[in-house]
Amino acid sequence: MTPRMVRYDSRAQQAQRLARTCVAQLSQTIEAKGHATLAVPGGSTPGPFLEAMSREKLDWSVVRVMLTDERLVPADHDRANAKLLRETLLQNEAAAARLIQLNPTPGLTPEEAAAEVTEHVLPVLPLDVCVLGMGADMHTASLFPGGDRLAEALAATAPTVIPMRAPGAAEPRLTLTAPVLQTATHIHILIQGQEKHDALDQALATTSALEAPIRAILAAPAGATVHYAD
Ligand SMILES: O=C(O)[C@H](O)[C@@H](O)[C@H](O)[C@H](O)COP(=O)(O)O
Repeated sequence: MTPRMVRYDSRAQQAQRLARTCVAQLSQTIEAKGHATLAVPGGSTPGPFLEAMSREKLDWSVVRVMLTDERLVPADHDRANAKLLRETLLQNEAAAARLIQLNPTPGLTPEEAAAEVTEHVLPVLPLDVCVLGMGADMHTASLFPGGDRLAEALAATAPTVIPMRAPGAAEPRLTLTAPVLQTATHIHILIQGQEKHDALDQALATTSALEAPIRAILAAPAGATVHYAD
């Protein structure tokens, strides 16, 4: 399960080189299939990477972009990952990409929201390029240790999108589940700082994905590449 690890000299180099890697993989996919599906994380780490992606030349008009997970807040809320995407990736060259909405109709319950969003996601699966973050608690996407539906989300029988409530999450979430993430053709884990490097080591030394949900990604058939900068 030991993942490939790429260590960068700086966070700027990490953002630029991972963007180029993902764009090359998307370009190969478009050549083969005529379109490509990209999943990216939210949070505080990926901004520079997403901005670097936005400046890369690609036939973005046939790229379907979605988040790996979303907080159940209004789409224009400061904590909404969709807001991050609009301000970083969905501009410049990449403005032509099609956003697959993970923000549900306001007023739905998390369960109703998951059902609605699943209809948006299903037609563009499988993922071709999937970039994930990781928390210091070893969560990825919104697959949190202690999440109320984590076991279900990790199972081979998991639905495509599931609501998640967890002690480590400030609000209810929607998240792609393990089978969706694991079957991506190209999987990248984007982490920065010693605390997350230590958390990755801890996940590798752990046996349970319930304790360390990132293990579900590290065990993916295609394998995952960790992109690390201090
Ligand atoms: O909604 C989110 O926050 C992300 O999708 C989440 O999975 C993120 O990748 C990790 O929580 C790491 O977050 P940071 O990059 O902020 O450390």
